[in-house]
Amino acid sequence: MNSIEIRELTKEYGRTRAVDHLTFDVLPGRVTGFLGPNGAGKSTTMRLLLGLDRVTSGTATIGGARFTDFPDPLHRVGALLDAQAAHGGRTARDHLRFLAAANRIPVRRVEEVLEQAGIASAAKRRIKTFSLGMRQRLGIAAALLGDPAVLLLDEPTNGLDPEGIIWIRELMRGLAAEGRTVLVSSHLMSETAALADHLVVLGQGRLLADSSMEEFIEARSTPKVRLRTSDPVRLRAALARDGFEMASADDGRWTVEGIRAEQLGGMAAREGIPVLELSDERASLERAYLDLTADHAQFAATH
Ligand SMILES: Nc1ncnc2c1ncn2[C@@H]1O[C@H](COP(=O)(O)OP(=O)(O)OP(=O)(O)O)[C@@H](O)[C@H]1O
Repeated sequence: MNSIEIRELTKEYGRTRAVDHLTFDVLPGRVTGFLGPNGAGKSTTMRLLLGLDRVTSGTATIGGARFTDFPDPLHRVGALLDAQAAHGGRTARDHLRFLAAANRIPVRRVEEVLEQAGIASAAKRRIKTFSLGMRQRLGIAAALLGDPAVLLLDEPTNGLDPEGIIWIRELMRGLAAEGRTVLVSSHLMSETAALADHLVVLGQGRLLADSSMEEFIEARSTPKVRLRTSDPVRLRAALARDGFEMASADDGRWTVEGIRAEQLGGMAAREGIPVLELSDERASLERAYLDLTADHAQFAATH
């Protein structure tokens, strides 16, 4: 009932197709990373979900209904889209009180979310004096105000220091563990890998991947082992019989592509060849993501 359903969603701005027949679901109880290079259509998808922009075709719904049809939207969905949007002349507390009053949210929630976002001590300061990281925290406090079951966070780690990034990771995991639906956009694979359970990857408005983080890593890492042996001649010959090639690495070790440590270790044991060190190597996730999105980024850059 709190899933996000995107169906054949398309958005055109003049001749630019920002979102192109996009279909995917975001399920509760886990953190879904929404990835894609700049301009891939992540923010547009979130804006369409929140009814801030009109769809060209297709639908974007939450639990089967459109955001704009909810009588109490902030109780259902909390969003962080543009952390700069808050009125700079107000204090953080007043900003949240104003939001609470406008949405019939009990005022005690203001103190709770100030605390939760780690900005209680800055509650009386004017927002214009806030650093980017503090504005992000205030934006997150505002998103949490209505205790919503669904959270949409667009690049929430922007401007946060390493401590802030760890904080937001824990926060999102906690919210997902409570059974909420959490969609977090980022253009950084490394950051997303550390916080998401599931991935939706966009390139040029289209869906490139929709899978668990585990499957994404598994599907995109070519097996490769690195090893040390006291008998490279016999090992090379044994591997060659099975169609594998042993290549020398610059640190005196050897690498073999297309095989896993378990398989190679078993084979060497059967042949009685001493293996002194043996480990699996994986393609970096960052590399896999860049390869996946590269064509789309290039295409976007030339249009
Ligand atoms: N209001 C608008 N008017 C015209 N074009 C727009 C508008 N909003 C977005 N676009 C275009 O739509 C495409 C998708 O942009 P969008 O901001 O959704 O991407 P994004 O994946 O969120 O990227 P970023 O990481 O840079 O925020 C881009 O080509 C962008 O220039």
